[in-house]
Amino acid sequence: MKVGIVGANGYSGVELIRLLSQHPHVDIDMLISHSTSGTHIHEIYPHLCGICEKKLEQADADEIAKRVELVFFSTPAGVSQGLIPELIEKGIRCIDISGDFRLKEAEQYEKWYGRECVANPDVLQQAVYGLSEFTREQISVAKLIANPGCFPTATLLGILPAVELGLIAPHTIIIDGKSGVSGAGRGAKQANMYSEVNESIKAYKLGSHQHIPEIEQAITEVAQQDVKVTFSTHLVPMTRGILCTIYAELKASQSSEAIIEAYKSFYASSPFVRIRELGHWPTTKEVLGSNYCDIGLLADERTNRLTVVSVIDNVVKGASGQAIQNMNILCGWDENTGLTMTPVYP
Ligand SMILES: NC(=O)C1=CN([C@@H]2O[C@H](COP(=O)(O)OP(=O)(O)OC[C@H]3O[C@@H](n4cnc5c(N)ncnc54)[C@H](OP(=O)(O)O)[C@@H]3O)[C@@H](O)[C@H]2O)C=CC1
Ligand SMILES: CC(=O)N[C@@H](CCC(=O)OP(=O)(O)O)C(=O)O
Repeated sequence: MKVGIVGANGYSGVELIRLLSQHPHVDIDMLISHSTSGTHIHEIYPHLCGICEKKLEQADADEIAKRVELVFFSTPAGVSQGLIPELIEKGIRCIDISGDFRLKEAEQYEKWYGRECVANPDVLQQAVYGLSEFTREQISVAKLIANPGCFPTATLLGILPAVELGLIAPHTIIIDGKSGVSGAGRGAKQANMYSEVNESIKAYKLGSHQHIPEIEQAITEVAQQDVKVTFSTHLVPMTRGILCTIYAELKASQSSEAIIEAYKSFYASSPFVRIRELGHWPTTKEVLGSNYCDIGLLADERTNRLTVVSVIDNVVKGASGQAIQNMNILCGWDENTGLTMTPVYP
């Protein structure tokens, strides 16, 4: 199948190229960039020499529709809303890694992303939220997949089983999230300079992070009640990785061992979610460069709270890897096709 990537020269775009170059059923036919069209991708990223040396092109819906069957969008918020409805109309399937189609209510997007929602309302409703492990059936017939954000992926994989199994009180959920700097993209920003980030850790976007409504929307749907969460994000001096520690009150006293067994059964058919034994807390290094989400659990009988630690590589499972997993589900291929890489260690 021929695919295209819009936003190919950003971090999640270039990660799509790395992963898709190994995919047995896919040819990358078009790489699209806003500011670097005309340049070859390996001139910007020499690590792609001999792997992908395509010329970056300008976005043109007619040309895209002529050449490819599926398009990945790895563009900043506000870009895909304009182009995707036209592509869907032309029968091209789209997987959007940005936040443009994740929130079902346009007002929520406008409030949290601070920009106008110009997405066609019908297309917005058609978009399937692509949290692979939870929405496989809808993904398999989707025209448009809204890939989840990086923090929501780690958070929801960590806490949704406890919500669905009725183990916790959803309104008590608190999430402490930590991300490496690549989560902010390749664009130069003073706050992300080496001298600002190195040997320091800082909280940011407290109470205003754009992933808050996304996490609440997904938990609300599973809990079937309106849920609000406390979600705090921190920037840590590493390149890749997200670690979310999630706390919630248990509805009834449970042993850690019982909860670990319940999570193992829950994810028995999910090749990318690995549940740790008690006391073996996952680290970001243990999922680096892979599509895994590793989860550790503790039911604290003293406080009657559940603690969940969930780690992912933000650029793989949090973006491009999950997008490919969703493409595999959509195309009826094995979910792990092209994604079986072992984490890079050390
Ligand atoms: N990095 C991460 O870990 C994750 C990122 N995301 C989301 O994925 C998206 C991409 O992120 P990331 O790769 O980090 O970002 P980058 O800033 O690294 O890359 C963004 C890309 O978008 C392109 N672009 C910008 N404006 C336009 C435009 N008007 N039309 C076409 N292309 C445009 C840029 O190309 P050019 O230079 O030519 O303008 C660049 O290739 C964002 O929405 C981000 O929030 C989601 C999950 C995780
Ligand atoms: C470290 C860092 O800045 N991370 C970004 C993650 C952005 C992201 O995943 O973008 P979406 O808005 O598309 O979900 C943040 O916290 O905003």
